[in-house]
Amino acid sequence: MANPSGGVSGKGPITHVIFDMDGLLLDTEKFYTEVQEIILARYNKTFDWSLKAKMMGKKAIEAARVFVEETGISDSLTAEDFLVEREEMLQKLFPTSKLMPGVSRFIRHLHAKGIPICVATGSHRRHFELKTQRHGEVFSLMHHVVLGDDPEVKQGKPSPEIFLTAAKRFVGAPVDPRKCLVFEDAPSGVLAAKNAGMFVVMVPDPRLDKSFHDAADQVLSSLLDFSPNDWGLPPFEDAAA
Ligand SMILES: O=P(O)(O)OC[C@H](O)CO
Ligand SMILES: [Mg+2]
Repeated sequence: MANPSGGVSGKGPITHVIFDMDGLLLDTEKFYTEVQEIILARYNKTFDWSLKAKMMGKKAIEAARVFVEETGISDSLTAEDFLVEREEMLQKLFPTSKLMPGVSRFIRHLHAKGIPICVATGSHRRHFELKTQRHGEVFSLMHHVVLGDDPEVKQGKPSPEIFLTAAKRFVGAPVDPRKCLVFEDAPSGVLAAKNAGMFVVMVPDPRLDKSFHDAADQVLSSLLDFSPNDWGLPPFEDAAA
């Protein structure tokens, strides 16, 4: 519930914002789904959202292990070979990535108001470059980006490591985790933020089981529905606010 003094249920106010990337800033989750459906079809199996929920947000090799083990194909395809096999398809798709609704307006707003913002993504450097090549302007407003292959990030989400590393790299760190707001689409990412002691707004794909919403502090259908005032952040000044 929104609290006019800043924060949902009296929590906040928030001073720093951390964004997930895939499925939150960029519409890239659909590419992973498409490629994984193609690979599984070869084994006469179908890719569903319960498996998707276990993979999304994780580092590539961690998600790959889930994929081959949960589908029972690990005797025929190793996690490493799965990554090699999907790579060619992903490399063609990633440069076509689009921003999710409301991203450009929200990032520009926070940056203009001087709220420190950053990205914490399970994606590794090479994929990050492909996905963001058409979105340099928006991503240049981030104070920093923490990637899945960062040497300080040993374990992927739901480990809190990536968000704690992200918070540590803001100017004036350490930042109190209770003043950090994370935006996430994935169950593993929501848990990682909570494990880091941060607040988390979940913007899930509507196909994700609703039980995964429970761990989040707020759930939105779209970033367009976000009200900065709920968290003690500066309100939008344009007419769409
Ligand atoms: O959702 P992200 O940005 O942490 O990315 C994780 C994987 O690359 C895709 O699920
Ligand atoms: Mg994500």
